[in-house]
This record gives sequence, C-alpha cells and structure tokens, in this order.
Amino acid sequence: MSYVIGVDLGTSAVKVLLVNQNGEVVKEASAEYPVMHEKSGYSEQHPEDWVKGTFQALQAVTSHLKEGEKVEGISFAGQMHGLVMVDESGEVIRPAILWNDTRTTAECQEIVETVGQKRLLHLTKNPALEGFTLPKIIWVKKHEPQNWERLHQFMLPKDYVRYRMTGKMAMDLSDAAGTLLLDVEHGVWSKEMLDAFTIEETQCPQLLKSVDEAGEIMPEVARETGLQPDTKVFAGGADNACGAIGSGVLKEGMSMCSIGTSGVILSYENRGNLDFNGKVHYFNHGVPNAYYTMGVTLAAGDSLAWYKKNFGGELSFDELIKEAALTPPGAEGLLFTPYISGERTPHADAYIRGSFTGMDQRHTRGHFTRAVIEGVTFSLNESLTIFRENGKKIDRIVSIGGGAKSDFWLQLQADIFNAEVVKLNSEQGPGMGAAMLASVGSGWFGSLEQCSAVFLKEERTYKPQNNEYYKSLFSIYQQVYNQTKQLSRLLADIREREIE
Ligand SMILES: Nc1ncnc2c1ncn2[C@@H]1O[C@H](COP(=O)(O)OP(=O)(O)O)[C@@H](O)[C@H]1O
Ligand SMILES: O=C(CO)[C@@H](O)[C@H](O)COP(=O)(O)O
Repeated sequence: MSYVIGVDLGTSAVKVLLVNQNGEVVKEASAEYPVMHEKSGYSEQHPEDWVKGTFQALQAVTSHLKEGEKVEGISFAGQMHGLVMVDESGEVIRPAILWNDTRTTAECQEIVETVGQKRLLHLTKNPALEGFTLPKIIWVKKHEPQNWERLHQFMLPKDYVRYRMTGKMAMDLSDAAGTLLLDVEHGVWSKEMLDAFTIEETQCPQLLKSVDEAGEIMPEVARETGLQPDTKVFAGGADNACGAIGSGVLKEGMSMCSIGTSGVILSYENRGNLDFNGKVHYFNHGVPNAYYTMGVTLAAGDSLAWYKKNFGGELSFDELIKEAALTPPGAEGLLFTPYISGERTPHADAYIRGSFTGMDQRHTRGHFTRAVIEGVTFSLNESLTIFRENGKKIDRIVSIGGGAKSDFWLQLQADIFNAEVVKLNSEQGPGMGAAMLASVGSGWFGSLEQCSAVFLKEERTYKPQNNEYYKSLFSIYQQVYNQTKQLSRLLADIREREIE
C-alpha cells in the first residue's frame, strides 16, 4: 500500500495526516506548541518547536506503516505571514513573529506613505496590514538592526520546516502572496516593493508552485521521522490555500469557512487582475494560475481557546459547548466581540479589543460560551457580507478547522450565514489539501479536481433554520465596533503601561 502525508503547521499545533490512495486518513498525529505574548499585541513562536513537533508527529504516523508499505510523497500547509529569519549558516536569528502579531501599525503607515495606497494595491493586490510579513521585516530593521544585519534569507513557517527536512530554502506562491512583496498577478517578487524597502532579492527564497518538488529528505531526517529518503517532497502552500484545496474549493463559485486559531471566509477566483480595493485579502491559490479572496477574523477558535483556558475550568471544548447549547439563541442578550488580538476584516484595527456586552444576573457560563461562539460567527458573517455586497452569490459553504468538530457550531454557521454549511469526512482541510498536493505530485491523479473526486466526501449538510432571529442580532453586533473603538484606544495606554 502507498500513502502520502499532509502536514498542517497550524498556530496551536502541527497536525500530520497519513492518507491512503482512497483519500482515507489511516493515521493522524499532532503536537502542540506555545504562543508567546511578551507584550500586548506581540505573538511569537520558536521555529524549533515546530520542527520538534513535526518530527515527533511524523514518527508517530510512520510507525504505523507495515513492512513493504511506503510514503510516496509529503507536502505542507502552514500558518501564513510569520517572519522566520535565518543567517548564512541557516541558524534562526530570533523567534518567529506571527500572523496575529500587531506591533507594526507604524510600519504599515510607512509602507503606505512610501509606496502610496493605490500603487500598493496595484502591485501586491493587498493593503498594508500588521499581520503581513513586510511590516515585520521593516520592524526588525528598525528595532533590531543587529538581527537585520545577520539576515541571509527570510522564510515563512512551513518553509522553514521544509528547509529543515531538505536543506533547501524555498517558498511557494500562495504563501509568498501574504508577504506584501509578491506581484500577486504575475507570481514574481515585486522589484518595486523590494527596492522601496531596500530588501535584496537574494534575501527572498526561490519561488515555487505548490505542486512543485522542493528537494529530498536528508538522511538524518529520514532516520528521525521514519520517512524513506526517496519520499518526494512537494512545496505545499498557505494553510488557507491548502484548506481551500482540502475543501474542494477548486472552481469559481465555491467558498469555504475555516475556524482554526483564526477564522476565514474564502472564495475562489479565476483571475488575478480584479480590484477588490483592499477590502478582502487577494492571494494566489495552491491551484496553478488561480487565486482566492478572503476575509479574516484574527481570533476565531482562539477566542474560544482563550475563554476555555481562563474560564472553562477543567471542561473540554465539547463539554463547554454542551452547556452553551442549553441556553437560547442570542444568549439572552449577551454579545461578544472577538477582538482579543485586534481585528482584520472588516475592521483593520490593531487597537480594538473584545467585549462582552449585556451581562445580566441570570447569565451562566453556558450563556458566555454561547456568546463567544456566536460573536466569532458574527465576525465571520461580516466577511461574508462584504462578498455578498460585492455581487458574489454564496449559498453553500464548506466548513473546516477545529471549529468544524462541533455540530452545534456548524448549525450555528448555517443559521447566521444563511447558507448551507457542508461538513466533509475530515475537518482537517489544510492537512488534507497538503496530502492532495502530494498525491497529485506523486502521479496518483492528473489534477487536483480528479483527486478531490476521490479524496473528499461530504458527510453532512446543515441547513439554515434560525436566520431571521440572528439577522436582527447581527445588526446589533455590527454596532459594537464603532461604540467600543474609542474606549479601546483609551484602554490601549493602560494595556501598554509596564507594571512597576
Ligand atoms: N471539539 C471542538 N469543538 C469546537 N471547537 C473546537 C473543538 N476542538 C477545538 N476547537 C477549536 O479549534 C481551534 C483549533 O483549530 P485548528 O484548526 O486545529 O487550529 P490551528 O490550525 O490554528 O492550529 C481551537 O482554538 C478551538 O477553538
Ligand atoms: O493570517 C492568516 C491568514 O491571512 C491566518 O489564517 C493564518 O494563516 C493562521 O491560520 P490558522 O492557524 O488559524 O489556521
């Protein structure tokens, strides 16, 4: 029997899937790692934790292989935008600065002042947002010149893990799109952007397509992970691009919702030369010559994880959600906004912070849990609303990520989105998408479409039931941002004050 492996280097954990030729996940393993928040708005991880976790999880799945069985190909999906800096000898220079780190508001302003908003959108298709990679590079240049001096190349998270397996530095187009240095339409590094910020092209890795081969597994890595040295390694892609592949979002008209640490509403685009005026992210797909647009909630699953850690006691996600399901829709007047790390879509605002509004004597933990889940889903509905207001017809959404483990949350998505929500045989879209890239690269299928016909199976569809009720609540939710914006600004000073 032959297999492929999909690695999803998420923010909360790395998840590794061993997949057979029928697209069945025969073994999966994961390893968690911490996120460090040294200051408000800061979010960092140690790349070594990713490598250790990935190797452990790989060992756990390969130990399942029987005599004569073989992993033919491996590929990667990864949390996007995170800045990994390596020196000439390939050593990591400082911890990675992640996608949900929002320290770079000043650098975003600098980018707009230097290039001009119109030109920036023309060149990169995207606005300057704190989470993207270029502002992080400028921040390091400015605040840590000693680290900048040492930079040989920068990479994104999954590229670093792949580099540690193959010894080759590379980046695929779908992930490079989130750096703000790529000419997204033409799929090349933008010389104008590089020159504007005096970054050498040699400091940017070689660009590959997601399906391209990206080196061979080094012998010592083969020993440590249980992979054979002749296992083919494919470039892979951004977790959302791979999530789209693993959701079957492979043609115009198809959409996905992902609730991982972040939350995403994503829609397929055939063309790379449309103008969304920076309202949504516009990136290269993992499908060759295709694109996608998406809106991002910074703390989607992360809001629930934060809430569980601080207020959930010993309860599991399932147990907490069981309590929430006993409370009525709307949590009897309790509203949550998920801005615990600031926000991206539709409010690109690093200073905004979350809120519970409407707390009442009668409210219990179940109400709070429901409010968190509803608030996150309202936030995603704001992205969906942008798409619909721009003429997209979205009445069917494939849902993936940790949030899709919960039937309650899937039904709530259908109710709030007013669309059919589809759950697939695996909620692990990015890992499945990476496995699909490896299977096409290994020659099992002629295209990702052919692969999806075999690999992806719809398990259940959730139909909207309670949309009218949620519509009125959503209009109240939409007011909270403007009503709390000024308060959040005032509180920012207190958040940032050092404790003596
Ligand atoms: N049983 C569950 N029900 C609902 N949500 C869950 C469950 N388990 C995990 N989650 C949510 O999924 C999130 C993790 O999703 P995942 O896709 O693994 O994230 P990432 O790829 O960012 O590491 C958690 O933060 C949590 O909010
Ligand atoms: O920043 C973005 C997309 O622009 C995030 O979606 C990251 O890619 C992290 O993804 P998860 O860990 O939540 O899957």
